[in-house]
Amino acid sequence: MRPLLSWAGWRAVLARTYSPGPSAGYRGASGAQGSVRNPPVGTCDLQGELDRFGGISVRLARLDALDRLDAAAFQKGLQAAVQQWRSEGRTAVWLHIPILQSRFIAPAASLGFCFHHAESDSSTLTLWLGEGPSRLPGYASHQVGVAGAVFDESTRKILVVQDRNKLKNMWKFPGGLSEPGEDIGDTAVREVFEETGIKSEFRSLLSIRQQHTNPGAFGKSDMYIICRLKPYSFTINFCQHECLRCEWMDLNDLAKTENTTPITSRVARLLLYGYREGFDKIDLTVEELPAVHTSLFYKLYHKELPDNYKTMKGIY
Ligand SMILES: [Mg+2]
Repeated sequence: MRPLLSWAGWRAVLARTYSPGPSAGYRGASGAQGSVRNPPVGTCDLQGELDRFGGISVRLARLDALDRLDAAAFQKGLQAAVQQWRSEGRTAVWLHIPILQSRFIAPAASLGFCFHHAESDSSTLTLWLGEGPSRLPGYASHQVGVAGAVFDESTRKILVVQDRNKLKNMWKFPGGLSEPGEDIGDTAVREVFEETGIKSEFRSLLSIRQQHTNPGAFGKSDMYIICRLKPYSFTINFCQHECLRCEWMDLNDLAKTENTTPITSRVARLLLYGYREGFDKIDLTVEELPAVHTSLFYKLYHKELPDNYKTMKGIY
């Protein structure tokens, strides 16, 4: 099929769009956009955004005219654009390619672009244009798993499961992988409910394990966090797909049994210590604080801080 945009047209549009002058269709880091007015018939309205590090982001999803552009024409256009960005002193190019335009990945790769990351419906490629080795940040380095140590203080029982798909059946706390945008405590409560049918609420964070080259982490590192939860339902209805067994076990028995993983054993002993000496000895509690540079909030976990230290009133 004939490309919608000829090489000459493509080149003209690139030159116009990426020229840094105020009249060019250039979108600055502040979000201000000098958009191209009335693009000539047969050209696409190509927009790049400049970030605060001097890099350019190009989102192919916004370029309707690319629908009928072939890979070879795209490669030529991209090559010319890269040359221009280099001459303008840009530090990097971020190329966002929707999955249905994946035919543009190979041409970009042949110009030196590499994958930065991919999500379900798009991939992002980068090309470092600055001096020396690339200073672009990598993508996610860890997956995050969260388990709930659901402890009933009135009976001294703790909720434990055995995984179904394991070669060796050992007692452990129910848990699973955190979903994007999910608070740690919410993951623990959700996973406990999905795997055991027990309803609970978040109390504190007890431990963090970091493990590299975990076989289930798609080549990433694994961060495994165990939370202390308080149950408010007690009838077990466990997930047959994931669990082989599920029961309320005396905390002393879990702390002493050999049929468990080292991390479960250690946290059972930590809980026993907290149960006897006070949970303030082991708990990292959570508080929400405002971020300085955005209007967002975040969760901060640490050992309980006395109020007078929080306010610094009367502290010298
Ligand atoms: Mg699980």
